[in-house]
Amino acid sequence: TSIMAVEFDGGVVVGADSRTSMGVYVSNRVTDKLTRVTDHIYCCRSGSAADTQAIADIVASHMELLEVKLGDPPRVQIAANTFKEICYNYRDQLMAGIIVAGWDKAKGGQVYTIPLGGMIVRQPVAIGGSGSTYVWGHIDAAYRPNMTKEETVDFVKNTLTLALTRDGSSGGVVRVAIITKDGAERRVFLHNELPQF
Ligand SMILES: C#CCCCC(=O)N[C@@H](Cc1ccccc1)C(=O)N[C@@H](CC(C)C)B(O)O
Repeated sequence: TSIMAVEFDGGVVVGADSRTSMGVYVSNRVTDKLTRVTDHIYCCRSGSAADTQAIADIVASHMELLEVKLGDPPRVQIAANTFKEICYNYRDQLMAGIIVAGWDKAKGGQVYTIPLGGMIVRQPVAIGGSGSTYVWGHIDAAYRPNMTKEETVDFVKNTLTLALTRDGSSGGVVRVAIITKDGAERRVFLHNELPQF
């Protein structure tokens, strides 16, 4: 897997490749690793498909109940902390590297990364999954703060293309979602539409 999330003024852009593998066999070449938590909060999943699906289901249900109780959509930090509670407390039983990202009216666009082991930290840009190891230097060189929405989409698409090209556990299409106060806008870049560096 190759996953990424970037904050910009007004929201976040999340992105992922679409490969699920079982050894060298590609069991799903069109996986959707960008999973809805609320209308304004998504998570990027890496590691065990089963573990991360189960965790995301639990957190999404938890946020739905919280919105009923509070009468307001939950903040991104609350959703991210809920992911962390599960990932940390069951750290010996799970294989889940999750990036939580979204928009709320308190702090705007936010990205929280929760790597294996269950630590949590907010970062303006986060990458994860096996493919991310190949693009840390690219992130350091190419990331600029205060990018526009479209510049951020291009940054995510280009970075994930580099990662999925080099990583055998990543591939397929690049899915992105742009989350702002207006909700989530999904885009998909098919393999033949990706840049050839
Ligand atoms: C058997 C089996 C694995 C079932 C499918 C399965 O979870 N594949 C995993 C790799 C993996 C993980 C742990 C044990 C084995 C195999 C996978 O493709 N993970 C991708 C993300 C998920 C959300 C699709 B990515 O991290 O590469």
